[in-house]
Amino acid sequence: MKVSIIGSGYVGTTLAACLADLGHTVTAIDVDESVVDRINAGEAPIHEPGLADLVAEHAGNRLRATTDYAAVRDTDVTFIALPTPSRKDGSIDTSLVEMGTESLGEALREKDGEHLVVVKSTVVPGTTAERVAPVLVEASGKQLGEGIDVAMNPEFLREGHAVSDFLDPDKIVFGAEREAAFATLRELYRPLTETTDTHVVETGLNEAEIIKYANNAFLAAKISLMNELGNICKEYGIDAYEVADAIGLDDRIGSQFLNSGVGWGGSCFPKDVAALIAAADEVGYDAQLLKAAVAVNDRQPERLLSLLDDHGDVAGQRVAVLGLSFKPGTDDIRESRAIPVIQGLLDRGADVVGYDPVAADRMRERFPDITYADSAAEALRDAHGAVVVTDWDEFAALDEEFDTMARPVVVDGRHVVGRREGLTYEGLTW
Ligand SMILES: NC(=O)c1ccc[n+]([C@@H]2O[C@H](COP(=O)([O-])OP(=O)(O)OC[C@H]3O[C@@H](n4cnc5c(N)ncnc54)[C@H](O)[C@@H]3O)[C@@H](O)[C@H]2O)c1
Ligand SMILES: O=c1ccn([C@@H]2O[C@H](COP(=O)(O)OP(=O)(O)O[C@H]3O[C@H](CO)[C@@H](O)[C@H](O)[C@H]3O)[C@@H](O)[C@H]2O)c(=O)[nH]1
Repeated sequence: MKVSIIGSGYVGTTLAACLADLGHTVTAIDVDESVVDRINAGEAPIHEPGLADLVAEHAGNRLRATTDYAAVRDTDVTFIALPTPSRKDGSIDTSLVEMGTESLGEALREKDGEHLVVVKSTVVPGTTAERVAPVLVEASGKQLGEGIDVAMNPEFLREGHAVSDFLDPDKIVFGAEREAAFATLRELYRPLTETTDTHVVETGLNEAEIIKYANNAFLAAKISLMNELGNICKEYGIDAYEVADAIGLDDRIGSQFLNSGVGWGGSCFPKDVAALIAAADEVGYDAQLLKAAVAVNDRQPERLLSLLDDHGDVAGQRVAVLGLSFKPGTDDIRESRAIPVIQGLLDRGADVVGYDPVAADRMRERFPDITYADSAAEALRDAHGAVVVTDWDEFAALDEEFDTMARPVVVDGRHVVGRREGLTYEGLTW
C-alpha cells in the first residue's frame, strides 16, 4: 500500500521505516527540514537501535521524506504521529494534531478516491471523533464514509526497543466506525499479522484511545506500587528485589515492571498519566489512585538524595550522577529522573558531574553549567559520592573505578551497581 506519515519523531520514523520494511511505499512528512534531509540521506533522525539500518536500507527506494503535504495525495492512508504535549493542568494540547490534520485535509481536497486518516498520536477519548474528524471534513470538503474516513491505531512501542516492539507487538489495536476502515488497517498490517502471533483488537474510536492510556497508567501505577512497597522494605532493611522476585511468580502479578527505584520518566508515562487524570477530572471523576501513583513517583528522587545526605553534606563537594537518559538504550531525557536528581544536588550546593553514554548533549541543553564527564570512571574520580539514575549495563561492570573516589559512597537508584569491599553502597529500595 502507499502510506504517508505526518511527523517523523520516535513514533513516525519507526512506523515509516518498519512499514517500508514490511513492503509498503512510505512517504514521511515533517515540518523540520533537517529531519527530512536526514531520512532522505538514509539516516535515522533519532537514536533507536536497528532504526538506522532500516532507514539506510529503504531510503530512496520504498521510503522517502518531504516537507510537502501535497505528497499525501499519492497515498491511500495517512498516519498522524504528531506530538500531544501536556498543558500546565496535565491535559493534552491537541493543537499540533489539529494543525497537521488541517494541512492534510486541505491537501486531500484535490484527491480522488478513498483515503483513510489514522490517528497514531496518543489522544484522550473523543479526540479522533470530535476534534480530528471535524477538522478533516471541513478542510477536505469531503464527508466521513464518502471518500474519507478516520481511524485510531495507538502505538505501544518502548523507546530503545521501538523497532523490535513494532515488528513483533503483543497486540495491535484498531479503532474505527466503518468496516472499510478496518479492512484497510487489516490489509496494511497483514505482512505483520501473518508472520507473528500478535493479537488484533478491533474496537471503537474512543475505546482505542483509552486502551492506550489504560495500558500506560497500569504500568506506571504498577511501578509506583512496587516503589511504595520498596520504600517500606527499605525501612525494614529488606531487599525489595527479593520480594519482587517472589510476588512476580504469581501469574496474576507477573514478573515485569517490578523494578523499584528512582521512578518512571520518559515522554509517555508522566504525560499520559497526567492526561488521564485531567480527562477524568473533566468528566467529574477524581482519579485518586493515579494521583497517588504520580505522588510516589515524584518522591523517589528526593528519597535517593536523602540517602546520600545520610553519609554527609554534599555542599561544595563533587558528586557524580551516573545516567542521564530516562532509561537505558536511548538519548531521550524527557522527564528523566536525572533532572530532579541534578536539581536536588544543585539545591544542596553540590558540584555536579554527570555521565551518560549517549544523553549528555541533550542534558547539557537543560543544565549547561554542570560538568559532563566522558566516562563513568572520569565522573567518579575525586567524587564525594555518586548516584545511579539510569540502569545502563556498563554501570554493572564498574569496580576499581570506585577506588578513585574521594569518598566512596554510591546510592544506587536502579539496582545495577555491584557491592564491593571499600565501597559504601546504598540501594534505594534494597
Ligand atoms: N515516543 C514514544 O515512545 C511514543 C510511544 C507511543 C506513542 N507516542 C505518542 O506518539 C505521538 C508522537 O510522539 P513522538 O515521541 O514520536 O514525537 P516527537 O516529538 O519525537 O516527534 C514529532 C515530530 O513531528 C514533527 N512535527 C511537528 N509539527 C508538525 C506538523 N505540523 N507537520 C509535520 N510534522 C510536524 C516534529 O518536527 C517532530 O519530528 C505523541 O502523541 C506521543 O504521546 C509516543
Ligand atoms: O520496572 C520498571 C520498568 C520501567 N521503569 C521506568 O519506567 C519508565 C518507562 O520505561 P519504559 O516503559 O520501558 O519506556 P517507554 O519508552 O517510556 O515506554 C512506555 O511508554 C510508551 C509511550 O506511550 C509506550 O508505548 C510503552 O508501551 C511504555 O512501556 C523509565 O523511566 C523506566 O526506567 C521502572 O522504573 N521500573
